[in-house]
Order: sequence, then structure tokens, then C-alpha cells
Amino acid sequence: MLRIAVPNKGSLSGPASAMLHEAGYRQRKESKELVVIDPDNEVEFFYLRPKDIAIYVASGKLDIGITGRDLLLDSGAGAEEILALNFGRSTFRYATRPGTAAGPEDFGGMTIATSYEGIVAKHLADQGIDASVVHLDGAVETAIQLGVAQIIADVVETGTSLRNAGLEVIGEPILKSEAIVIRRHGAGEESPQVQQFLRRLQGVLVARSYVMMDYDCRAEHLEQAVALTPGLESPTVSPLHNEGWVAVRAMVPAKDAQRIMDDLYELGARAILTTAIHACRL
Ligand SMILES: Nc1ncnc2c1ncn2[C@@H]1O[C@H](COP(=O)(O)OP(=O)(O)OP(=O)(O)O)[C@@H](O)[C@H]1O
Ligand SMILES: O=P(O)(O)OC[C@H]1O[C@H](OP(=O)(O)OP(=O)(O)O)[C@H](O)[C@@H]1O
Ligand SMILES: [Mg+2]
Repeated sequence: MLRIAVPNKGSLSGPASAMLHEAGYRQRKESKELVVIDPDNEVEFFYLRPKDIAIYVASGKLDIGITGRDLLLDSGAGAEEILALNFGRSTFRYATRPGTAAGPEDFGGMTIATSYEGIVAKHLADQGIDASVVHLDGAVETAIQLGVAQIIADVVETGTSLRNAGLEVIGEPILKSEAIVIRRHGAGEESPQVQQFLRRLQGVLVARSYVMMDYDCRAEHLEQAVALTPGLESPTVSPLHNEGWVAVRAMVPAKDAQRIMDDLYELGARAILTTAIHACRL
């Protein structure tokens, strides 16, 4: 049985379960369930605090886990990223009241409040900055108003929390994060079960970001049309009953689909359709 850690709360929890459900795995029906067995797929899911997942995976007690890249780095645990999942995106940044500091170079002697002590301590050490770090569990933005710190380092998604607290980001982003799949560091070649799990998630990623495009075009325009829709491997081209015409089928990035349809139409292609992909194995 493959043992997989899944976030039980917070920003990653819902999207992670939704992705696993889309990949055909059984997921918990209510948030109090801590373990779910999926006998058909021979997988056991453990719902754990996202911050703890890297520690469990590094210990080798669980095979793989879904967590945030920032949480993995902060933990310092012996685990490594094997697949990025394209949700839970955020940046990790310093912020302060206007006029306090222009960037990390001004932090000497100041106190920085954060829930991600591991990332901040390492970043300061790498830059040779002598500042103190105070650990807070959340609502870090308020630490400045209450005088516990002059600087904060926190997750920024929309920036609303910072704006509401009258703070502004300073310096370059410390890192960019998203949800990832992790495994124990140096675990060797992935088992066939892990490989199958990763293929399923990759299938969801592709199904979410591509559409299938079909169209008819004149044979003499085929090369130009195929340049617009190269597909992942190569498009399928079939003859039409109408001589001199072909039907083309290729996967295209969903975000580009409308522009590609316009360009194909300009080229003389007709009956241009897109359909959603529900599942896929590359
Ligand atoms: N708006 C956001 N707030 C916090 N974390 C976010 C946000 N968007 C994405 N994330 C990512 O979610 C992970 C943090 O999840 P975690 O559950 O620890 O905190 P949370 O979502 O703030 O939940 P809570 O504070 O309610 O426990 C990190 O990988 C972080 O980058
Ligand atoms: O840029 P934004 O879209 O505002 O998102 C980022 C904010 O969301 C999270 O806080 P959360 O609401 O989880 O509260 P917490 O600080 O108690 O964790 C995070 O710690 C930031 O404060
Ligand atoms: Mg939070």
C-alpha cells in the first residue's frame, strides 16, 4: 500500500484533495477524517498539518506527500521536490512600514517576525545580516503595529493582508512557492506505485491546462496549420472525403486556444472546435 501525506487544513488542503479526486483517488468526506484507505488503488492517505508533512516523508514512514515548496524549505527536513502541482502559488517576502528599511541590507539590529523561521534565518545568514528572528504562528502582519518586530517575512498571495496592515513589500522575493509532491531525499528510483501516482497527477495537470482542437483545412495549408498546432508529439492528420482537404487533431494550451482558432480561421481552416480533456496519460 502506497502511503501518502495530504494537507489536512489551510490553503493547500481543498485543492490537494480536489486534485487527488480528479486523479481517481478516494478522498475523505469530512474534515475530521485523518486517514482514508483507497483499496481499489492500494493507497492510504494521511491528512496531516502541511508544516509537518516534510518531516513525516523525510522519516521514511510515508512514501510521498503534498506540501508547499516554502514549507519544505522551512522544515529543513531531508525531503525533495519531485513534481510541481500548479496550485497554492505564493511568494515569500519581507514587508514593513514605509520608511523603515529599503531592503535586507538595512535589517542590521532589527527584529523580524515570521512563521517561517527556517527560511528567514537561512536567508539572513546567506546575506550576512545580523538581525533577530521572532517566531509567531500567524497574523504576523500585526507584529509591527504591536511593536514585537520592525519587519515581517510572510507568504504573500494577493497582497491584501499587507495593504490592510499598512505595510509594503521590500527587497526581492525570498522565494516563489506552489504545492509540490515530495519524497525522502535520496530515496533512489521511484517504485512503480509512485511512478503511477505521479503519472496520474501529471495527467490532471495536462487535462487542466490543455484542450483538444479539431479542424479541417486545405492540404496545401497543412504545414502552416501544423505550425500553429504542433500538438505534444505531433498532430493526427486524416483525409477528408472532400478531396484536397484534411482533418487535423492536436492538443493545444487552453490559454492560447482562442488566438490559435483566430489564426487557423485566417489561414482558411473551418469547423474549428475545442473539447475539454477529462483525463490523460502522456
Ligand atoms: N493566501 C495564502 N495564505 C497562506 N498560505 C498560502 C496562501 N496561498 C498559498 N499558500 C501556501 O499554502 C501553504 C501554507 O499553508 P498553511 O496551511 O500552513 O497555512 P494557511 O493556508 O495560512 O492556513 P492556516 O494559517 O489557516 O493554518 C504554503 O505553501 C503557502 O505558500
Ligand atoms: O496576500 P494575501 O492574499 O493577503 O495572503 C497572504 C496572507 O494569508 C495568510 O494568512 P492567513 O489568512 O492564513 O492567516 P494566518 O496569518 O493566521 O496564517 C498569510 O500568512 C498572509 O497573511
Ligand atoms: Mg496562515
